[in-house]
Amino acid sequence: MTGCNWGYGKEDGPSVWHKNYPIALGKRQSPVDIIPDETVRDFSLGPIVPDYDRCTSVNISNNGHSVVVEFVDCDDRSVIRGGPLDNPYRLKQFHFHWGGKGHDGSEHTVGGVGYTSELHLVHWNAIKYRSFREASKSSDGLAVLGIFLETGDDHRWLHVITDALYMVKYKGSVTDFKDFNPRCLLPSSLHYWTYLGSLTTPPLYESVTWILLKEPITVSERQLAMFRMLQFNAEEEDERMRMENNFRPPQPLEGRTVLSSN
Ligand SMILES: O[B-]1(O)OCc2ccc(NC(=S)NCc3ccccc3)cc21
Ligand SMILES: [Zn+2]
Repeated sequence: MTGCNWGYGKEDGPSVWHKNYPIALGKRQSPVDIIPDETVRDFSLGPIVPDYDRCTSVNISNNGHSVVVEFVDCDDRSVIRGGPLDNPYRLKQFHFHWGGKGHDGSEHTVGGVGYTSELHLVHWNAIKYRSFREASKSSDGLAVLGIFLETGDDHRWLHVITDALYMVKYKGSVTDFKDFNPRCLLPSSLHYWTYLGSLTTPPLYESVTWILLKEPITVSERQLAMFRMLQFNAEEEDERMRMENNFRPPQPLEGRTVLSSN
């Protein structure tokens, strides 16, 4: 499957992804609705330990689906370990999902309630697999740290990202983005839910150990509005489509259990 034949519109959105990506109807799909009373406390689950202090961010880009910050992942300079993970997973990229003005845009929901946006920090198992691509096709290949965003005051560090968005307005644009440590985007509590799921965008591989932090971070409507000035389309395309509502709705749990840390 070359090129991108999927999106978030009526004709190419989540409800028709299964036509080109049949795994969309699989038993381990993401996101899901997390019902706190139905999660299982697992006392053997240790704390999650993101260790990003020697991370190297490279660039920020618009891939036509989201805005993505990529990191150097040729060694273990920035990893996440602990919690449900058997070994460290390398940080590769982070990106966001968000809604339209006044609408929620998270992918996971909690008790049927969505958040305004959701941040995904994507990591891969470089102990067992030689590349992200190979890991992304393996059941224990990826670990994604999901962080909910709610609206309120300005986030004191998010402006570093929103100030760069005008440089990546159109699909296919990329610009340098050095010295950004995503540690500044973590909430104070690292209490989490975890379950086995998938990418939430095609190719929808069922290779993700999801780790969702219970505590949201706060961003302002003004900061969020900056994300909505991005476009799904490339600069030369006639049809202008504002980048918003780039989220997949919750999928069936299919008997899976969501575990809860302390
Ligand atoms: O579901 B997510 O939005 O959150 C978690 C997550 C991780 C990765 C992606 N997609 C990527 S990296 N695609 C490119 C690619 C995918 C597979 C092989 C090569 C290349 C999307 C999401
Ligand atoms: Zn994502």
